[in-house]
Amino acid sequence: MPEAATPEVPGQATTDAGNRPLVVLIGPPAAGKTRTGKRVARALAVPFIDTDRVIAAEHGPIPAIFAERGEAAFRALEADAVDAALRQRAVVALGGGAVMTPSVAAALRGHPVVLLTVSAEAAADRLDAESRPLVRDGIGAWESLVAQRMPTYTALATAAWDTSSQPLDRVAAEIAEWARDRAAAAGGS
Ligand SMILES: Nc1ncnc2c1ncn2[C@@H]1O[C@H](COP(=O)(O)OP(=O)(O)OP(=O)(O)O)[C@@H](O)[C@H]1O
Ligand SMILES: O=C(O)C1=C[C@@H](O)[C@@H](O)[C@H](O)C1
Ligand SMILES: [Mg+2]
Repeated sequence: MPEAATPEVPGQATTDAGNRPLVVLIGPPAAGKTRTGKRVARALAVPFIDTDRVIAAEHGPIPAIFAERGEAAFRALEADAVDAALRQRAVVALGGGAVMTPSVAAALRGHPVVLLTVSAEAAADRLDAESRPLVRDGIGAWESLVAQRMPTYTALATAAWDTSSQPLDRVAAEIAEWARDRAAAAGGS
């Protein structure tokens, strides 16, 4: 898929073409976006931005935002965090449900979007209900969320990796190599 061109508006500063993510990770809760993303960023020597962590740092713990302000308020904060992250030369990990916000899905167009998947069996071993309010009821809730979201995840993804049985370090190394090849093919460094 071709990169989206940066529009040039006469008389206005144009966006630096380098100010965009090298990789944007999407996928279900517990797929490994945060852990893998950190390693990919380290391998590419760029900052790592996790939109869940940005929101928590600015507004407090995510479960409390859901409980006190509701999901719609969380999604609005998340859309703002994604918008800011997509202007950085970084590896960016999105929250599991971010892509279901239409403005977020639209903003991802033209970016190198990597989908991480995980089987229900592997996810069940990884789920930490306290920190994931939408999957508090366990793997059944996770499975129905993922079934609803998978068409959106796959439609937005430029590439995908399954993390169910591949070690974190190998998944991260492969994604970093993919990002390097992609940047080289596009004439970047
Ligand atoms: N390839 C892997 N193999 C084994 N365990 C993994 C792998 N990737 C991630 N994990 C483990 O799965 C758990 C969830 O990982 P992580 O928090 O990165 O998921 P996430 O996709 O960011 O989830 P969320 O959407 O809730 O933020 C962690 O305990 C992590 O160590
Ligand atoms: O799947 C989801 O909708 C969520 C996943 C997490 O990453 C957080 O963004 C939040 O708990 C919501
Ligand atoms: Mg995460």
